[in-house]
Amino acid sequence: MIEFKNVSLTYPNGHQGLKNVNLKINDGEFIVVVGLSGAGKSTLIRSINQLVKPTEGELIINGKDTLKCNERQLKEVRRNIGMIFQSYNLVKRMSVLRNVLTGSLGRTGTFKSLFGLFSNEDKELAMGSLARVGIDDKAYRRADQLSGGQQQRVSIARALTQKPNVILADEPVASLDPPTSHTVMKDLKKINKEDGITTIINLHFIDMAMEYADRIIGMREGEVVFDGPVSEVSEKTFEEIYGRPIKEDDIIGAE
Ligand SMILES: Nc1ncnc2c1ncn2[C@@H]1O[C@H](COP(=O)(O)OP(=O)(O)OP(=O)(O)O)[C@@H](O)[C@H]1O
Repeated sequence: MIEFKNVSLTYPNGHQGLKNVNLKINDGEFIVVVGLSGAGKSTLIRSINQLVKPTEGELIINGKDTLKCNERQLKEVRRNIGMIFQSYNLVKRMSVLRNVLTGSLGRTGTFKSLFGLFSNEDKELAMGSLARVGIDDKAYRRADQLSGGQQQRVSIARALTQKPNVILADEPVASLDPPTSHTVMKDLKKINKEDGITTIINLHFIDMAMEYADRIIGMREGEVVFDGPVSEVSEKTFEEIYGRPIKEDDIIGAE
């Protein structure tokens, strides 16, 4: 379980990215975080693996307050958390397979990985992960030869190779067209259901959030202003989260 207890985050310039956030995220949940640009969605997601570090409160993961962890303990926490970024963050000149294998770095160690000394088990896991997102036929292509949607699936496969308990996805479909966005969201949902990996995603588009989320967390100006199952969410909920009427641009569109 991940628990935020009175968590606040003040950036060095004094801006408050999170204001007294209290949340309990159970194992295996599929959560979508929504809110206008600048609401604090990325800050919330990135605070879980401390890409940004909250300045107050407790952030408890599996019983341990991670804000009190030393570097070594934090590394261990991060090993169990896969991260997916809007811009994929692949090493462009490396093969797809090699990129995916970097997910097993936590087990292999940097030195061995520099020489490509991954175990057969890790190689099988990497190929299996690529197969799960339907691109094992691209394993030996250079990462930058793939389309955006394929590159995002490589980054999902890389996260899977880490054998995480949690996947954080920070705007994973913001650079993709609507059909590709749906493919990527379906992959993430399938993996969540099959492996029980807790998945927390922030999304801009209302229809995507409604289609894929089990639970929606709404943010405005650093605060959690809505938290509930998707069955309790209506257009009015979004208007309250956004603080304005819904516009056509808030919808990504059908597949
Ligand atoms: N490093 C930083 N230093 C100062 N302020 C920051 C920093 N990073 C983010 N912020 C500010 O914190 C607020 C929340 O940013 P965040 O990126 O979490 O929002 P978001 O909801 O994810 O927005 P978007 O949808 O545009 O990505 C914004 O006002 C942003 O300008």
